Formats: sequence, C-alpha cells, structure tokens
Amino acid sequence: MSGVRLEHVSREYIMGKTVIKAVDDISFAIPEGKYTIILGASGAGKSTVLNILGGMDSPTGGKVFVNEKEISSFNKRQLTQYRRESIGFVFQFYNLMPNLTVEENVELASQICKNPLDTRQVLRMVGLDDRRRNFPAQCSGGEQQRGAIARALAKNPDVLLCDEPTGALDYVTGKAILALLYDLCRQSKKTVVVVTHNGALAPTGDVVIRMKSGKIESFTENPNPTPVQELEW
Ligand SMILES: Nc1ncnc2c1ncn2[C@@H]1O[C@H](COP(=O)(O)OP(=O)(O)OP(=O)(O)O)[C@@H](O)[C@H]1O
Repeated sequence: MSGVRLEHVSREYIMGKTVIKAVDDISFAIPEGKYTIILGASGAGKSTVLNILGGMDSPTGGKVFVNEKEISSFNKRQLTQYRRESIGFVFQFYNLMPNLTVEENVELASQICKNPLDTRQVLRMVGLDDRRRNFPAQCSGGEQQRGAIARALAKNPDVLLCDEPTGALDYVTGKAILALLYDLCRQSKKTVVVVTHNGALAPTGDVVIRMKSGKIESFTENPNPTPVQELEW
C-alpha cells in the first residue's frame, strides 16, 4: 500500500538509569493522499513520530514504510537523500533564510532535489506570488508560513509533514493556513500530516490519530471531514 505505515515502532531515550519511551510500540497506516491530523497533549510523542517519518530521527524498534520504501532500514546517506527528495517540512517558526527573498527561499529548496515544481506556480498555489520579492522580515507571519509551505511543496515531496504549523499565528491566520494545507492535500493528492495539540481540529482530518504517553489512543477515519473554515474554537 502506498502511503505511510508504521509497524510496532518504538523510540526510546536512555537518560541515566531511566528509559523514556517517547513512542511505545505503535502501529498504523495512512493511505496515500490523506489529510492526517496527529493529536495529543504535550509530551505524547507527536513530534517524535513526525521526526521519524521525516527521516530526522530513527526508531529504536519496529519498521517504517513510506510509499513502500522501508525508511527504517536506510543508512545515513539514504536518509539524507530521502529528507531532501521525498519529504517537505513545515515548522511552527517558518525558518526561512532571512537574507533571501521568498522566491529565492523556494528556489533554493528546488535546487537540491530531483523533480522540483516551478517556483512561480507554487508561489501562486499558496497565494504569495505578489509578495515573492519580499524578504521574510517584510512579510507577516501568515505570509512567511505560506512561503515555508511553498518551499516544502516546491520539492514535489511524497509527504508533507507539518509540526504545529499554526502555533505562532493568530486564530484567523492559522485557520487560513490550515485551509491551505487541506486544499493542497486535495489538489496535489499528497499525504499531508499535521501535528497539533488542538483537539478542536479533529473533525477536519481524513485520518485522525490521537496519541497519549507514546501510545495510539485512537485511530479514526473520517469519510466527510469538516472544512476548517466552518469550525469555531
Ligand atoms: N532527545 C530526547 N531525549 C530525551 N527525551 C526526549 C527527547 N525527545 C523527546 N523526548 C521525550 O519524549 C517524549 C515525547 O516527546 P515529543 O516531543 O515527541 O512530544 P510531543 O507530543 O510532540 O510534545 P509537544 O506537543 O510538547 O511538542 C517526551 O516525554 C519528551 O520529553
């Protein structure tokens, strides 16, 4: 099955004499193209799962498959290539290069991968074409996040991973960013995974995974997700 699959995945950290199970023997499968939300309180293990999916961290047990590639068996070089070519990341704090314009930030990402999309096309997709010559400091938070999403998408990745993408944004701007991520998921048919602690977003996901203390509390598929713009919280 294309998409994302975790089989009995664990991630333990040894801290002196204690073992912290950040992720504790979890299994789930997300079909390709699904808009997925991972929910859970602080410390539940959400970012650890996202980092493992993105090849930034490796499990201490279990197997991880992304579009049928077993990334948990990759060596360092393969993981670097995987992060570069197969994964788009969106973080809470945009992380755009401050000395490059929005357009140059997107171009820079395109240059390191195999099948990039056209920069202008991607900037139009995220509604940022008229701001493309601005430096990040000349953009609002929402615009910077759109720039970061454009940069991630331009790589034409298999999966778009977003860790608290609205964490630094106000309510209305955050909603617009979530609506954009959902629309991009539908348009591009790519798997999008959004990590958030905001339980109110559960109805908006095609797939909703709730985590608690490193375990999966529930896994739900939603045949008719609610558009985020229709929700209030
Ligand atoms: N590098 C590390 N070394 C030791 N413990 C870690 C490390 N990274 C994460 N942990 C622990 O693993 C657990 C899960 O952390 P994780 O960051 O995945 O949670 P989270 O659900 O993303 O939380 P938050 O919403 O606060 O970001 C926590 O108890 C955390 O302290």
